[in-house]
Parts: sequence; structure tokens; C-alpha cells
Amino acid sequence: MVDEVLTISDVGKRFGAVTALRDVNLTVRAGEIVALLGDNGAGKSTLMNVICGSHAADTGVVAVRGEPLTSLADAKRLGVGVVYQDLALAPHLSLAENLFLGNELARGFGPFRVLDRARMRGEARAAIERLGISTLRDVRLPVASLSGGQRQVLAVARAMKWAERLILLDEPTAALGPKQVGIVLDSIRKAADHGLGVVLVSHDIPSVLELADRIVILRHGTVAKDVPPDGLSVSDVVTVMVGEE
Ligand SMILES: Nc1ncnc2c1ncn2[C@@H]1O[C@H](COP(=O)(O)OP(=O)(O)OP(=O)(O)O)[C@@H](O)[C@H]1O
Repeated sequence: MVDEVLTISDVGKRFGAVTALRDVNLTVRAGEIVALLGDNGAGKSTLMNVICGSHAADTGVVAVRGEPLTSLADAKRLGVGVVYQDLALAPHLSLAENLFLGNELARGFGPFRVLDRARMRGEARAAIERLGISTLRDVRLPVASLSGGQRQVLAVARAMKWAERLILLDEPTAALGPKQVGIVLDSIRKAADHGLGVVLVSHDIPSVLELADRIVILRHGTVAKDVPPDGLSVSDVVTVMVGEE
């Protein structure tokens, strides 16, 4: 399909005697949010690691826009960005500096090259505005002064700035209060509205039912259910997760 960003076909992954993933098939389209749910040990992290190229699948194919992805370098080249649970932000640097961490802009030539702080600030403001988050207006503030939810939003803004096709999020609402959860969910929805595919892992089933376009439930390394959230309750999801349908 034309707007398919991620295609996972018959993926399997073992760790010694443990089968972490078996015959996993999954697609994500541009603008779509897919939530991966499952009990502990169901294979969620392994699948995310395979999608971001940090683990190679033993069998099957992971492809972004039809191009195979088997390494972290492939993931970067193919426009896949990851928001890790620890967010990988530098607390003493500003919002703008964090957005450009490892991708700093410079101006001038040769020995006269210096960081182009004004441009980084301008682009950081634009990146944050795209998410419609007014609470992060001052991009010169240090990240240490932000709340947990604001940090999570900043991490989403950074992934969105550098990833052209797909962003992966690990537990984006863990340890946040209800208001903060709302802000983070909004930022993820905005990223999808800008045409990115989104895959997230979460144990926060109510939030996921509100946010996701599709719910994919893994059980013992296979896809037990892949459905829109319409009409699903938390207990329906838990029943599938634990295998008591
Ligand atoms: N590096 C590894 N070496 C050996 N076994 C592993 C490794 N990573 C995962 N596993 C095993 O693979 C299975 C799937 O694990 P995975 O971490 O993907 O599950 P999960 O759904 O993310 O669980 P959780 O919600 O607890 O994080 C488990 O049985 C786990 O013990």
C-alpha cells in the first residue's frame, strides 16, 4: 500500500532457547499510531529493538517504505527515530541545545566555524510550535527546569525533527500525572498528524485506547490481536493479554 511506512513480515527472534518473537506481521501507515501491548515478557521490547535496528531479526523482514532495515544505521537513514524511556536529554543544556544534540548547526568556515545558536533557537521554536505546546515557549531554558511531561514532549519534538517516517516511543506516559499525560498524548497525535507513523509500547491501557489508531496485543511473541480500539475496554485488552479469551 502506498502510505505504508513500516512493514514487518514473518519476523522471528530467539535468544538461545527462548523464542521472543514468532511469525510477527505488522504494518504501520503514515499518520497512524499503533500501540504495542502485552504482558511482561510478551516480546514488546524485542519487537521495538528489531524495528529500530538494534537487534536483527533471525527470520523475516522489517522494511521502511519497502527498504530493508537490519541495523541502527539503516534506521537512521530510513527516517526512524526513537524516544527512549530515559529520554536521553542533557539536563544542563537548553531546550534548543537538546533538540540539536549531536546534530548541531554551525556557521562560518574553517577555523572560524562557530555554533549557530540563533538559528538553532529559531528552528527549535518552530519544532516545538509544530506540536502546539505553548508551555515550552522559551527554548533557552535548561531542561533541568522542565517537568516530566514537558521533557517527554521535548523528546517527541526532537524525534519528530530528525525522523522523517516513523517514531518509536517506549512508555511515553510512565510516571506522569493526568494533566501531563494529556499534553504528551497531544504531542504524539500531532506528530502523527504531520504524517509520521508512530509505534509505542505502553502499559497505560486507558491512555492507549484513547490515543491509538490500532491496538496490537502480543502474547508469547506472536500477535494475538491487531484491531482498532473502538469499543474495546481495558478488561477486554487484559483478557487477550493474559490469554483468557
Ligand atoms: N537479551 C536477551 N537475552 C535473553 N532473553 C531475552 C533477551 N531479551 C529478551 N529476552 C526474552 O525474550 C522474551 C521477550 O522479552 P521482551 O523484553 O521483549 O518482553 P516485553 O514484552 O518487553 O516485557 P516487559 O513488559 O517485561 O518489558 C522474554 O522471555 C525475555 O526473557
